[in-house]
Amino acid sequence: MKVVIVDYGSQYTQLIARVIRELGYYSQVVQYDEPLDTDEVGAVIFSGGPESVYEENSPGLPEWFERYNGKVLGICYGMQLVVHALGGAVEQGKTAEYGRTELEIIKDDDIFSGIEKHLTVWMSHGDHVKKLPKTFKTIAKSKDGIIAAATDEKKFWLLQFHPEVRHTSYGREIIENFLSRVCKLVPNWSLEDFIKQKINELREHLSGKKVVAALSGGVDSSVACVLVHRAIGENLLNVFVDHGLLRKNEEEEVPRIFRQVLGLNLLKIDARKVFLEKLRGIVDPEKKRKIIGEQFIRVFEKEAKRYGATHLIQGTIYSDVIESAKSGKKTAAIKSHHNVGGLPQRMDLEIVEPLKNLFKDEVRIVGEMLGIPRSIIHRQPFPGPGLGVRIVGEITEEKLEILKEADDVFIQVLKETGWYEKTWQAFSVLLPVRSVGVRGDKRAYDYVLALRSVDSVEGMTADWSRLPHEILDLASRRILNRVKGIGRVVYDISSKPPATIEWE
Ligand SMILES: Nc1ncnc2c1ncn2[C@@H]1O[C@H](COP(=O)(O)OP(=O)(O)OP(=O)(O)O)[C@@H](O)[C@H]1O
Ligand SMILES: O=c1[nH]c(=O)c2[nH+]cn([C@@H]3O[C@H](COP(=O)(O)O)[C@@H](O)[C@H]3O)c2[nH]1
Ligand SMILES: NC(=O)CC[C@H](N)C(=O)O
Ligand SMILES: [Mg+2]
Repeated sequence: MKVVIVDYGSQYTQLIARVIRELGYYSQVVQYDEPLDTDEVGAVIFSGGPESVYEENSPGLPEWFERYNGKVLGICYGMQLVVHALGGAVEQGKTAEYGRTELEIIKDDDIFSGIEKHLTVWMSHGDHVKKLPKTFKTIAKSKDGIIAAATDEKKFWLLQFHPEVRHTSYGREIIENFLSRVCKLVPNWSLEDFIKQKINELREHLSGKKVVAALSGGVDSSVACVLVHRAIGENLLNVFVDHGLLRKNEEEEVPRIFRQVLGLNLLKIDARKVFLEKLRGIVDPEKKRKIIGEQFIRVFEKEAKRYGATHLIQGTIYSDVIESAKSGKKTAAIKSHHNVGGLPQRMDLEIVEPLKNLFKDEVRIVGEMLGIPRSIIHRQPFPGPGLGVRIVGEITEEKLEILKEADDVFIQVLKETGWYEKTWQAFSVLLPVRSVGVRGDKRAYDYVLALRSVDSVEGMTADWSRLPHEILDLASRRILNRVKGIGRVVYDISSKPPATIEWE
């Protein structure tokens, strides 16, 4: 029996799938208007979504729903949809709930089995349930008094919060309770199955062909390359692009680490000039991302032609896909990740993305299973567009120099104090804002630098790291004393949602 997740366009649909994978159940994501054979379905989950149920033409119940006799977990939009369809009322709230919210369980239920009465959950909604359908009871409320969970104790279990995100405490337990206690399913799936299946698929698809791989030295592309290497052996050329938007010294370190640690060869292409030329004068973040995406492909096409390759391996993972709105029909575009939403229309290469449906931490586990050393697997993520999306607004060579230096100081401070390993991702952002200062009795007028450090598991939700004041103080003083061009340092204390990790 499988678990079916009906996608209403949530940013977190695949996170639901992944929690279910982790719990050892097989799951399938379907669009809300896709047909489905309901025979093998043991549980159904309705995802959240960006629309409002009371609006005309908002997505409704699936056509097959009448034929399905099992139980349903409705999350956020999924909850609101069920309430609306069964005669309850949903309205826009005066205030929204985004990020951390306190919850109180007010009635015992199987889905809350083994869970404390007061817990922290993550919300991401502006609408809420005003009135439940007749046969439903409220089983949990948020601190603001909003109905946070309800059930009819027969078919529907509804949650206004997101149990699938890591920042919700007991989220996994809630989903597990739903699958095992409410739906009575038994687990039988693993990531080892995934590796075996992928290597076979890659072999079938690529054997006898020449292939280039886009290798950044980051976690995802390293794992993707090793996986493909396992599948097809020698006919693989790894290409690393220096686009001029890399961190300080990275253009030397990546090839060195890769050859030394993995023993894999890698071709470094110096494309600094074209990237920076194409980006000159561009301010809009989406335009920047698309230019970067296109230039990457042009470099790979050129190298593929030289090598005689027809396919390009990318280390795309699910968060890249979802934020670029390339997954479900109703998914909103948040930002075009260079390797997905930023790809050009016309391309000579067929793209192969073996990790496309996995999340960062699953990719790390696959990497460990493949025997890749920790020093690569546990590197912090670094976005393909690099410092290009960390200089807010126009990119200039002067700003690149300033940001490289400042970021290097911040990262060194974290490393020296043991905080680098404790944070999921830490970096600096150069703002297009200048501010007045006084240095040695002289007036100064320099840029503002934002430090960002977040705690996360897979980058889909994140909270700002509670760095001790002394660490922030040390970083700020060192940057202000050492980096010319920075006149003020601030710390970003926004969670995702409603912010994102990168600023652009
Ligand atoms: N400088 C680069 N040279 C070649 N390919 C790159 C470069 N930067 C990114 N890519 C390609 O784009 C993909 C997406 O980049 P992304 O940063 O998400 O992944 P990653 O670098 O492999 O891992 P990490 O998220 O840990 O940095 C990479 O997997 C890789 O295929
Ligand atoms: O390869 C990439 N190409 C991109 O265009 C891109 N944009 C964001 N990121 C990384 O994705 C994670 C989530 O970031 P956001 O919250 O900013 O979307 C974080 O780890 C970001 O660094 C990117 N990676
Ligand atoms: N995350 C969601 O499912 C949001 C549902 C709806 N769009 C709201 O804002 O309430
Ligand atoms: Mg990267």
